[in-house]
Amino acid sequence: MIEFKEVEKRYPNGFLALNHINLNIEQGEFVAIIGLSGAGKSTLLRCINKMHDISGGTLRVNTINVGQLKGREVRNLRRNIGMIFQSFNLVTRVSVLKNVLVSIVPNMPFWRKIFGVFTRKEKLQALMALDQVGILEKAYVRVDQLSGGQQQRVALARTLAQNPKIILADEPVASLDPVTAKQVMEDFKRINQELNMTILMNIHHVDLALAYATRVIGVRNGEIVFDGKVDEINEETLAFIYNDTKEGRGVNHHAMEATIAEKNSIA
Ligand SMILES: Nc1ncnc2c1ncn2[C@@H]1O[C@H](COP(=O)(O)OP(=O)(O)OP(=O)(O)O)[C@@H](O)[C@H]1O
Repeated sequence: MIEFKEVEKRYPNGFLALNHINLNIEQGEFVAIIGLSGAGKSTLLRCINKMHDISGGTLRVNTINVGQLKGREVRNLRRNIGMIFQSFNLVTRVSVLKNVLVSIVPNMPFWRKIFGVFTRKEKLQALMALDQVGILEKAYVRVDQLSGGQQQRVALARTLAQNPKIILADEPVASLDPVTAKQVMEDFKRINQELNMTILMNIHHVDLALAYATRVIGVRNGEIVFDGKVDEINEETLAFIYNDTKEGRGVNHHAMEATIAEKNSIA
């Protein structure tokens, strides 16, 4: 379980990016985090694996108080929490398999990395992860010869091979075309359902969020302004989440209607 209690994140320059965050996420949930650019979505996600330190409140992951972790404890936490980025973060000049293998062996000695010495068990584990996201046949292909969607699948396989309990995904489909984005969302859904993996995903495509997640958290100006099931989302709730009142921006009703229509066509 991920538990935020009155969490606050103030950046060193004094900017308060998260305020009064109270949240409980159970194992196996698929949560989409939505909100305007700059609302605090990435900050919220990155506090969970301590890429950012919180400045107030308490954040626990499976009862472990994340704020108190140091050094090796942080590395252990991160082994249980996979992270997927918009930009894939792969080593593009080596094979798909090697990218996955390197994530399997924690703290691998330098010489093993250089010479690529892996056991049969490690290779099998990596190949199984590739199979789970449907790109087993690309195992020996160099990453830079793959499409964006395939690269994101490799990133997902690399994360899966770590055997995490939680996956944090920061805009994982933002740079993919609509068809490929849906395929990658299908992968996330399958992994969520088959492995009971908790998935927390920042996503700008509200239509995809509503089609694949089960719960939606709306963030506005560093605060949670909506937290509910996907079917509780309607035009009004979306308008509320995306209405940046502090800057006096109005709601684009046309865009909202288009989003709802698109959601209905996917569902
Ligand atoms: N290192 C930093 N120092 C100061 N302010 C920061 C820092 N990182 C982010 N911020 C500010 O915190 C706020 C939230 O940023 P964050 O990246 O979490 O937003 P976001 O909702 O993920 O946006 P996007 O959808 O564009 O990625 C923004 O106003 C941003 O400018």
